[in-house]
Amino acid sequence: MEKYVLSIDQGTTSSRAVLFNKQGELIHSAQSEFKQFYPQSGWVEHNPSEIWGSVLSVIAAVLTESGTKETQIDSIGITNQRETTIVWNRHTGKPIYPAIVWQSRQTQPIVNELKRQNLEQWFQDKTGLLLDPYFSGTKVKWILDQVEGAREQAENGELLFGTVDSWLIWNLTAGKVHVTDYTNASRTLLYNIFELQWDAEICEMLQVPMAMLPEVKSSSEIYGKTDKSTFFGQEIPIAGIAGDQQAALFGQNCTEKGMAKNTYGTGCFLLMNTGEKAVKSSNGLLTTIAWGIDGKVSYALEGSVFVAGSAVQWLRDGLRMLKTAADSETYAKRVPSTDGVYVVPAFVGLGTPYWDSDARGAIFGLTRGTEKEHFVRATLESLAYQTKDVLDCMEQDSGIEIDMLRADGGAVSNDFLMQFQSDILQKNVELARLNETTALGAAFLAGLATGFWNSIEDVCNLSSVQKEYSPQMEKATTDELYGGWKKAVAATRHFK
Ligand SMILES: Nc1ncnc2c1ncn2[C@@H]1O[C@H](COP(=O)(O)OP(=O)(O)O)[C@@H](O)[C@H]1O
Ligand SMILES: O=P(O)(O)OC[C@H](O)CO
Repeated sequence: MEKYVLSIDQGTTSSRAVLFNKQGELIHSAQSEFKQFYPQSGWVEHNPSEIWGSVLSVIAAVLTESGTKETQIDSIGITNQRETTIVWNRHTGKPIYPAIVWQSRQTQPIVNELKRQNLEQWFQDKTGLLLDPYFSGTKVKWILDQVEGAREQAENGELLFGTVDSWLIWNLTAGKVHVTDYTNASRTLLYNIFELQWDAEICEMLQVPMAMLPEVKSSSEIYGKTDKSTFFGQEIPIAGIAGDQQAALFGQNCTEKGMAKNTYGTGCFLLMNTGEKAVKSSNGLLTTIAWGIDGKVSYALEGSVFVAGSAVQWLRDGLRMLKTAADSETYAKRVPSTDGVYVVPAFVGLGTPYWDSDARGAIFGLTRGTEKEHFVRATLESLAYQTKDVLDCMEQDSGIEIDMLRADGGAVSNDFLMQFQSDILQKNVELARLNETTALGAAFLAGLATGFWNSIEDVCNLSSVQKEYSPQMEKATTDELYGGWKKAVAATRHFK
């Protein structure tokens, strides 16, 4: 019977299970959304038990719907929303607080205090990250500070911390395995990405007992097997882990230095492989671990755009200008330009390279002639401009010219957006055959560990390009358009 790798893609709004065959083809996938909790302004939380339940349900669905038997699964790869923080009791397996999601801002006061002590450079030199509530470290501290008795329990070794990969593996193995991988560790603000170990000084500074931390493993090895008591009824190796953006980088075959991908989802995450060298940024990019395979760690530079596809959702659900996200393409193509309109979707501040959490969205250049079409087009263009902001910094920091950008994520089906992206960057933009590159990356990592696939070269050969966009606009025109965007961003940041 044909064997498959099962990929679990645990994202911010939904969990998916995807089956891949030896040719890297998608056999079947199942998806389940779960509840978002917003207990206070700027806070975002999930129920860890609901996350686990949603993962079990999509695994069951993908097997049943495709008629696949558990014995046909070679291995499991896990990829996950990163930074999201869960603390649970090692004896009962019960979380002591909801999962604090990466987007959540409740640790801003802790971050402000660290900044006041001028510790930003100190943290960056160890972790490659900036001081921002985005990362896990201050979230763990917050839970231990806020939940009664938690710090004492943590000091007694009763509590465990994990990102979502750790939480899922703990549950899949019925509490036997507490691990994470380099990529997830590199997003915690507790891990020294240069020394490749948890940083004792940082843990002391944030009062996080090191006994809570998972063991950090490579991104491709057998960490443990599913426990028979879970519904699998048998022991399947869990053999790959990577944070979702790193998994997409791997699934897009960006395995060589200088290769870059951008994922256009709720936000945009642009990552460039910088090889064995960790490049420090002076432009607000993050230095992070791309993956660790066979004892070799590769690094990446990353830029995050907080609002991308969610700006299209805003047009659809907030302003009711669109029936579907895909309609945005039809409207944008009806006009030859935005007629000078710029939308800066700084709804939750601005990420790379500005890191301005106080900025809020703005619209410029309205005239009596402005129509819905211009407005929709300007919103889509903002995704491309924000990507250029990040990519320019990346080239500057790394000294590497990116010759082509690989794109994936929900919004790449928008033909207008992809063409405009290529125009604004004056670079080719390439769409992979399969848009499920995140799940594919995790599957590759798992299958490489078990011998389902033999080498990185082998998995690279399984990919092909679906579509390529090349610049159609004159550089002088795009320079002028981008100049207008820069002015719009500056004005937005001025208005506070
Ligand atoms: N045709 C389209 N044009 C523009 N945006 C789109 C289109 N289709 C989907 N999107 C946007 O892409 C996002 C969904 O992409 P997805 O990769 O599933 O995101 P995530 O993994 O962050 O949930 C939504 O924000 C949606 O508005
Ligand atoms: O779940 P996604 O796809 O929105 O990705 C979230 C990122 O991992 C956050 O860093």
